[in-house]
Amino acid sequence: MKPSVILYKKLPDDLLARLESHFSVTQVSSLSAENLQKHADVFANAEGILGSSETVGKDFLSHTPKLRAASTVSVGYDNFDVDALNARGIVLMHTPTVLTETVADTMMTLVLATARRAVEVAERVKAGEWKGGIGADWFGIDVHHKTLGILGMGRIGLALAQRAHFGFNMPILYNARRHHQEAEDRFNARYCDLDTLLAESDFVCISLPLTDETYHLIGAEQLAKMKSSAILINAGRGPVVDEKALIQALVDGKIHAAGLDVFEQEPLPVDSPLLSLPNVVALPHIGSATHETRYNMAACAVDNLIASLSGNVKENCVNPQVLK
Ligand SMILES: NC(=O)C1=CN([C@@H]2O[C@H](COP(=O)(O)OP(=O)(O)OC[C@H]3O[C@@H](n4cnc5c(N)ncnc54)[C@H](OP(=O)(O)O)[C@@H]3O)[C@@H](O)[C@H]2O)C=CC1
Ligand SMILES: O=CC(=O)O
Repeated sequence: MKPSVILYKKLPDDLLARLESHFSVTQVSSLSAENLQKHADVFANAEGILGSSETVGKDFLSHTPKLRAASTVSVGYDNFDVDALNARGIVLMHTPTVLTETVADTMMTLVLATARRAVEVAERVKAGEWKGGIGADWFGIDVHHKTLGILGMGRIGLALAQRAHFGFNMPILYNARRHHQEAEDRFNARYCDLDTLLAESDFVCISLPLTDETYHLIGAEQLAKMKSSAILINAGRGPVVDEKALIQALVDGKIHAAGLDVFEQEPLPVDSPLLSLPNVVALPHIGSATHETRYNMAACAVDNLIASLSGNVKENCVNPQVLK
Protein backbone atom coordinates (compact mmCIF):
# COMPACT_ATOMS: atom_id res chain seq x y z
CA MET A 1 0.00 0.00 0.00
CA LYS A 2 1.23 3.49 -0.84
CA PRO A 3 2.07 5.75 2.12
CA SER A 4 -0.59 8.33 2.86
CA VAL A 5 0.39 12.01 2.49
CA ILE A 6 -1.40 15.31 2.89
CA LEU A 7 -1.00 18.08 0.36
CA TYR A 8 -1.91 21.56 1.60
CA LYS A 9 -0.87 23.56 -1.44
CA LYS A 10 -2.00 23.42 -5.07
CA LEU A 11 0.48 21.72 -7.39
CA PRO A 12 0.77 21.81 -11.20
CA ASP A 13 -0.93 18.73 -12.74
CA ASP A 14 2.29 16.95 -13.72
CA LEU A 15 3.75 17.33 -10.22
CA LEU A 16 0.52 16.16 -8.61
CA ALA A 17 0.62 13.10 -10.86
CA ARG A 18 4.21 12.44 -9.79
CA LEU A 19 3.25 12.70 -6.14
CA GLU A 20 0.26 10.40 -6.69
CA SER A 21 2.43 7.80 -8.39
CA HIS A 22 4.27 7.37 -5.07
CA PHE A 23 1.65 8.16 -2.46
CA SER A 24 -2.01 8.11 -1.63
CA VAL A 25 -2.60 11.87 -1.63
CA THR A 26 -5.30 13.80 0.21
CA GLN A 27 -5.53 17.46 -0.73
CA VAL A 28 -6.73 19.95 1.89
CA SER A 29 -7.04 23.72 1.65
CA SER A 30 -5.01 24.39 4.80
CA LEU A 31 -3.88 22.89 8.10
CA SER A 32 -6.61 24.78 9.97
CA ALA A 33 -8.17 23.35 13.13
CA GLU A 34 -11.36 22.91 11.12
CA ASN A 35 -9.60 20.75 8.52
CA LEU A 36 -7.78 18.78 11.21
CA GLN A 37 -11.14 17.89 12.67
CA LYS A 38 -12.88 17.29 9.34
CA HIS A 39 -10.12 14.99 8.04
CA ALA A 40 -9.09 13.55 11.40
CA ASP A 41 -8.63 9.98 10.06
CA VAL A 42 -6.49 11.14 7.16
CA PHE A 43 -4.25 13.23 9.41
CA ALA A 44 -4.03 10.34 11.88
CA ASN A 45 -2.64 8.10 9.14
CA ALA A 46 -0.48 10.61 7.24
CA GLU A 47 3.19 9.73 6.91
CA GLY A 48 4.07 12.88 5.00
CA ILE A 49 2.90 16.46 4.44
CA LEU A 50 3.70 18.91 1.66
CA GLY A 51 2.80 22.59 1.49
CA SER A 52 3.93 26.01 2.64
CA SER A 53 3.45 28.89 5.05
CA GLU A 54 1.32 27.13 7.68
CA THR A 55 2.40 26.67 11.28
CA VAL A 56 3.52 23.15 12.12
CA GLY A 57 3.99 22.91 15.86
CA LYS A 58 3.24 20.59 18.76
CA ASP A 59 -0.50 20.98 18.39
CA PHE A 60 -0.45 19.92 14.72
CA LEU A 61 1.89 17.03 15.52
CA SER A 62 -0.52 15.72 18.14
CA HIS A 63 -2.96 15.04 15.26
CA THR A 64 -0.36 13.22 13.12
CA PRO A 65 1.07 10.32 15.16
CA LYS A 66 2.43 8.52 12.09
CA LEU A 67 4.14 11.51 10.46
CA ARG A 68 7.66 10.73 9.20
CA ALA A 69 8.43 13.62 6.84
CA ALA A 70 7.42 17.23 6.16
CA SER A 71 8.28 18.96 2.89
CA THR A 72 7.95 22.72 2.72
CA VAL A 73 7.77 24.63 -0.55
CA SER A 74 10.12 27.32 0.76
CA VAL A 75 13.66 27.72 1.95
CA GLY A 76 12.62 29.42 5.21
CA TYR A 77 11.27 27.07 7.87
CA ASP A 78 10.59 29.39 10.82
CA ASN A 79 6.95 28.23 10.77
CA PHE A 80 8.06 24.74 11.88
CA ASP A 81 8.85 23.75 15.45
CA VAL A 82 12.06 21.96 14.52
CA ASP A 83 12.74 20.81 18.10
CA ALA A 84 9.32 19.13 18.20
CA LEU A 85 10.00 17.46 14.83
CA ASN A 86 13.40 16.28 16.05
CA ALA A 87 11.87 14.85 19.22
CA ARG A 88 9.58 12.73 17.03
CA GLY A 89 12.32 11.87 14.47
CA ILE A 90 10.39 13.63 11.67
CA VAL A 91 12.49 14.73 8.69
CA LEU A 92 12.04 18.34 7.53
CA MET A 93 12.87 19.08 3.89
CA HIS A 94 13.05 22.53 2.22
CA THR A 95 13.82 24.10 -1.16
CA PRO A 96 17.06 26.09 -1.05
CA THR A 97 19.06 26.96 -4.18
CA VAL A 98 16.22 26.76 -6.76
CA LEU A 99 14.91 30.16 -5.63
CA THR A 100 18.15 31.94 -4.80
CA GLU A 101 18.65 33.92 -8.02
CA THR A 102 15.00 34.97 -8.20
CA VAL A 103 14.97 36.28 -4.64
CA ALA A 104 18.20 38.21 -5.29
CA ASP A 105 16.48 39.75 -8.34
CA THR A 106 13.61 40.82 -6.07
CA MET A 107 16.01 42.43 -3.64
CA MET A 108 17.71 44.33 -6.46
CA THR A 109 14.25 45.39 -7.65
CA LEU A 110 13.60 46.87 -4.20
CA VAL A 111 16.98 48.63 -4.17
CA LEU A 112 16.26 50.25 -7.54
CA ALA A 113 12.58 50.96 -6.91
CA THR A 114 13.20 52.72 -3.60
CA ALA A 115 16.27 54.69 -4.73
CA ARG A 116 14.70 55.86 -7.99
CA ARG A 117 11.20 56.17 -6.46
CA ALA A 118 9.91 54.10 -9.38
CA VAL A 119 6.55 53.17 -7.86
CA GLU A 120 5.83 56.63 -6.49
CA VAL A 121 6.61 58.54 -9.70
CA ALA A 122 4.82 55.97 -11.88
CA GLU A 123 1.72 56.59 -9.75
CA ARG A 124 2.12 60.32 -10.33
CA VAL A 125 2.29 59.76 -14.09
CA LYS A 126 -0.90 57.67 -13.91
CA ALA A 127 -2.55 60.41 -11.88
CA GLY A 128 -1.87 62.87 -14.72
CA GLU A 129 0.73 64.92 -12.84
CA TRP A 130 3.34 64.78 -15.65
CA LYS A 131 2.46 67.96 -17.40
CA GLY A 132 5.82 69.42 -18.42
CA GLY A 133 9.50 69.06 -17.70
CA ILE A 134 10.05 67.31 -14.39
CA GLY A 135 11.74 69.10 -11.48
CA ALA A 136 13.82 67.95 -8.54
CA ASP A 137 10.76 66.74 -6.67
CA TRP A 138 10.72 63.79 -9.14
CA PHE A 139 14.39 62.91 -8.70
CA GLY A 140 15.74 59.84 -6.95
CA ILE A 141 19.22 58.93 -5.77
CA ASP A 142 21.93 56.92 -7.52
CA VAL A 143 22.40 53.23 -6.89
CA HIS A 144 25.65 52.57 -8.77
CA HIS A 145 28.86 52.98 -6.78
CA LYS A 146 26.93 53.31 -3.48
CA THR A 147 27.79 50.99 -0.58
CA LEU A 148 25.56 47.95 -0.19
CA GLY A 149 25.46 46.25 3.22
CA ILE A 150 24.18 42.67 3.37
CA LEU A 151 22.91 41.12 6.59
CA GLY A 152 23.11 37.36 6.04
CA MET A 153 25.71 36.33 3.46
CA GLY A 154 24.12 32.96 2.66
CA ARG A 155 22.88 31.75 -0.71
CA ILE A 156 20.67 34.80 -1.35
CA GLY A 157 23.12 37.31 0.14
CA LEU A 158 25.84 35.98 -2.16
CA ALA A 159 23.60 36.25 -5.26
CA LEU A 160 22.71 39.83 -4.28
CA ALA A 161 26.40 40.68 -3.82
CA GLN A 162 27.11 39.33 -7.30
CA ARG A 163 24.49 41.62 -8.86
CA ALA A 164 25.59 44.68 -6.90
CA HIS A 165 29.30 44.15 -7.50
CA PHE A 166 29.30 43.28 -11.21
CA GLY A 167 26.15 45.10 -12.27
CA PHE A 168 26.35 48.29 -10.26
CA ASN A 169 30.00 48.66 -9.16
CA MET A 170 28.90 48.79 -5.54
CA PRO A 171 31.32 48.23 -2.65
CA ILE A 172 29.89 45.41 -0.50
CA LEU A 173 29.87 45.16 3.29
CA TYR A 174 28.42 42.12 5.00
CA ASN A 175 27.64 40.59 8.34
CA ALA A 176 26.93 36.94 9.13
CA ARG A 177 27.91 34.57 11.91
CA ARG A 178 31.08 33.62 10.04
CA HIS A 179 33.31 35.00 7.33
CA HIS A 180 32.46 34.04 3.74
CA GLN A 181 35.67 33.74 1.75
CA GLU A 182 33.80 33.31 -1.54
CA ALA A 183 32.11 36.70 -1.13
CA GLU A 184 35.41 38.33 -0.23
CA ASP A 185 37.30 36.75 -3.14
CA ARG A 186 34.66 37.14 -5.86
CA PHE A 187 32.96 40.40 -4.89
CA ASN A 188 35.59 42.09 -2.75
CA ALA A 189 33.04 42.05 0.10
CA ARG A 190 34.26 43.27 3.50
CA TYR A 191 33.12 41.56 6.69
CA CYS A 192 32.14 43.97 9.45
CA ASP A 193 30.19 44.02 12.68
CA LEU A 194 26.54 45.06 12.61
CA ASP A 195 27.12 48.60 13.88
CA THR A 196 29.78 49.32 11.25
CA LEU A 197 27.58 47.92 8.50
CA LEU A 198 24.66 50.08 9.62
CA ALA A 199 26.79 53.22 9.85
CA GLU A 200 28.59 52.84 6.51
CA SER A 201 25.96 51.38 4.15
CA ASP A 202 23.80 53.34 1.73
CA PHE A 203 21.56 50.27 1.41
CA VAL A 204 21.10 47.86 4.31
CA CYS A 205 19.75 44.62 2.81
CA ILE A 206 18.37 41.85 4.99
CA SER A 207 18.51 38.25 3.76
CA LEU A 208 18.43 36.62 7.18
CA PRO A 209 16.28 33.75 8.42
CA LEU A 210 13.94 34.36 11.36
CA THR A 211 15.36 32.78 14.51
CA ASP A 212 15.44 33.62 18.21
CA GLU A 213 18.68 35.51 17.53
CA THR A 214 17.43 37.52 14.54
CA TYR A 215 13.98 38.48 15.95
CA HIS A 216 13.89 42.33 16.07
CA LEU A 217 17.61 42.44 15.29
CA ILE A 218 16.88 45.79 13.65
CA GLY A 219 15.08 48.08 16.09
CA ALA A 220 15.08 51.77 16.97
CA GLU A 221 18.67 51.66 18.23
CA GLN A 222 19.96 50.06 15.04
CA LEU A 223 17.91 52.30 12.73
CA ALA A 224 19.38 55.32 14.53
CA LYS A 225 22.85 54.11 13.53
CA MET A 226 22.00 54.21 9.81
CA LYS A 227 22.72 57.25 7.62
CA SER A 228 19.68 59.50 7.21
CA SER A 229 20.19 59.04 3.45
CA ALA A 230 20.20 55.22 3.73
CA ILE A 231 17.56 52.77 2.55
CA LEU A 232 16.50 49.59 4.36
CA ILE A 233 15.59 46.52 2.27
CA ASN A 234 14.03 43.47 3.94
CA ALA A 235 13.38 40.25 2.04
CA GLY A 236 14.32 37.89 4.87
CA ARG A 237 11.44 37.71 7.34
CA GLY A 238 9.29 40.55 8.65
CA PRO A 239 9.95 40.07 12.38
CA VAL A 240 13.70 40.54 11.87
CA VAL A 241 12.78 44.25 11.83
CA ASP A 242 10.80 45.93 14.60
CA GLU A 243 8.11 47.35 12.28
CA LYS A 244 6.87 49.99 14.74
CA ALA A 245 10.41 51.33 15.10
CA LEU A 246 10.84 51.28 11.31
CA ILE A 247 7.66 53.29 10.76
CA GLN A 248 8.84 55.85 13.32
CA ALA A 249 12.28 56.10 11.69
CA LEU A 250 10.67 56.65 8.27
CA VAL A 251 8.23 59.26 9.61
CA ASP A 252 11.01 61.09 11.48
CA GLY A 253 13.34 61.06 8.47
CA LYS A 254 15.92 59.01 10.41
CA ILE A 255 16.30 56.87 7.27
CA HIS A 256 15.48 57.77 3.68
CA ALA A 257 13.23 54.91 2.54
CA ALA A 258 12.39 51.22 2.89
CA GLY A 259 11.78 48.42 0.40
CA LEU A 260 9.92 45.55 2.02
CA ASP A 261 8.87 42.14 0.75
CA VAL A 262 8.11 40.74 4.21
CA PHE A 263 6.20 42.04 7.22
CA GLU A 264 5.53 41.24 10.85
CA GLN A 265 1.97 40.38 9.89
CA GLU A 266 1.18 38.96 6.43
CA PRO A 267 -0.88 39.88 4.53
CA LEU A 268 0.06 43.41 5.57
CA PRO A 269 -3.06 44.96 7.20
CA VAL A 270 -4.64 47.54 4.90
CA ASP A 271 -4.46 50.13 7.67
CA SER A 272 -0.71 49.71 8.18
CA PRO A 273 0.99 53.14 8.35
CA LEU A 274 3.59 51.71 5.96
CA LEU A 275 1.03 51.95 3.16
CA SER A 276 0.60 55.69 3.50
CA LEU A 277 4.33 56.49 3.44
CA PRO A 278 5.50 57.56 -0.04
CA ASN A 279 9.06 56.43 0.74
CA VAL A 280 8.01 52.79 1.23
CA VAL A 281 7.81 50.18 -1.51
CA ALA A 282 5.76 47.26 -0.12
CA LEU A 283 5.62 43.98 -2.03
CA PRO A 284 3.34 41.04 -1.11
CA HIS A 285 6.09 38.51 -0.23
CA ILE A 286 6.96 37.83 -3.89
CA GLY A 287 10.65 37.09 -3.40
CA SER A 288 10.48 33.79 -5.29
CA ALA A 289 7.22 34.42 -7.14
CA THR A 290 8.01 33.83 -10.80
CA HIS A 291 6.31 31.08 -12.82
CA GLU A 292 9.63 29.31 -13.39
CA THR A 293 10.90 29.43 -9.83
CA ARG A 294 7.61 28.54 -8.16
CA TYR A 295 7.39 25.49 -10.47
CA ASN A 296 10.96 24.50 -9.63
CA MET A 297 10.29 24.91 -5.90
CA ALA A 298 7.19 22.71 -6.11
CA ALA A 299 9.11 20.08 -8.10
CA CYS A 300 11.92 20.18 -5.55
CA ALA A 301 9.41 19.76 -2.69
CA VAL A 302 7.80 16.75 -4.40
CA ASP A 303 11.21 15.12 -4.96
CA ASN A 304 12.13 15.94 -1.35
CA LEU A 305 9.05 14.14 -0.01
CA ILE A 306 9.68 11.11 -2.20
CA ALA A 307 13.33 10.97 -1.10
CA SER A 308 12.55 11.41 2.58
CA LEU A 309 9.75 8.82 2.75
CA SER A 310 11.86 6.29 0.86
CA GLY A 311 14.91 6.81 3.09
CA ASN A 312 16.93 8.28 0.23
CA VAL A 313 17.75 11.79 1.38
CA LYS A 314 20.83 13.33 -0.24
CA GLU A 315 20.20 17.07 0.04
CA ASN A 316 17.75 19.76 1.21
CA CYS A 317 17.28 18.34 4.70
CA VAL A 318 16.94 20.85 7.55
CA ASN A 319 17.51 18.31 10.34
CA PRO A 320 19.80 15.54 9.02
CA GLN A 321 20.45 14.38 12.59
CA VAL A 322 17.08 12.57 12.60
CA LEU A 323 18.20 10.44 9.64
CA LYS A 324 20.88 8.67 11.70
N1 LIG B 1 11.08 37.14 0.59
C1 LIG B 1 11.02 35.91 0.14
O1 LIG B 1 10.15 35.54 -0.63
C2 LIG B 1 12.07 34.94 0.56
C3 LIG B 1 12.68 35.05 1.78
N2 LIG B 1 13.65 34.16 2.14
C4 LIG B 1 14.30 34.32 3.44
O2 LIG B 1 15.70 34.43 3.24
C5 LIG B 1 16.36 33.64 4.21
C6 LIG B 1 17.75 33.32 3.75
O3 LIG B 1 17.74 32.36 2.72
P1 LIG B 1 19.14 31.72 2.21
O4 LIG B 1 20.08 32.79 1.79
O5 LIG B 1 18.80 30.64 1.27
O6 LIG B 1 19.66 31.09 3.59
P2 LIG B 1 21.12 30.74 4.04
O7 LIG B 1 20.99 29.80 5.16
O8 LIG B 1 21.95 30.34 2.86
O9 LIG B 1 21.69 32.15 4.57
C7 LIG B 1 21.34 32.70 5.79
C8 LIG B 1 22.42 33.69 6.22
O10 LIG B 1 21.99 34.31 7.43
C9 LIG B 1 23.07 34.31 8.34
N3 LIG B 1 22.61 34.31 9.72
C10 LIG B 1 21.76 33.45 10.34
N4 LIG B 1 21.60 33.79 11.64
C11 LIG B 1 22.36 34.90 11.82
C12 LIG B 1 22.61 35.74 12.94
N5 LIG B 1 22.04 35.50 14.13
N6 LIG B 1 23.45 36.79 12.78
C13 LIG B 1 24.03 37.04 11.58
N7 LIG B 1 23.83 36.27 10.49
C14 LIG B 1 23.01 35.22 10.61
C15 LIG B 1 23.82 33.03 8.03
O11 LIG B 1 25.10 33.19 8.59
P3 LIG B 1 26.28 32.10 8.44
O12 LIG B 1 26.56 32.08 6.98
O13 LIG B 1 27.39 32.69 9.20
O14 LIG B 1 25.72 30.83 8.95
C16 LIG B 1 23.76 33.04 6.52
O15 LIG B 1 24.81 33.82 5.99
C17 LIG B 1 15.41 32.47 4.41
O16 LIG B 1 15.62 31.83 5.64
C18 LIG B 1 14.06 33.11 4.33
O17 LIG B 1 13.65 33.56 5.61
C19 LIG B 1 14.02 33.15 1.32
C20 LIG B 1 13.42 32.98 0.11
C21 LIG B 1 12.38 33.84 -0.37
O1 LIG C 1 9.81 33.17 1.87
C1 LIG C 1 10.00 32.26 1.14
C2 LIG C 1 10.89 31.18 1.38
O2 LIG C 1 11.09 30.36 0.46
O3 LIG C 1 11.38 31.07 2.52
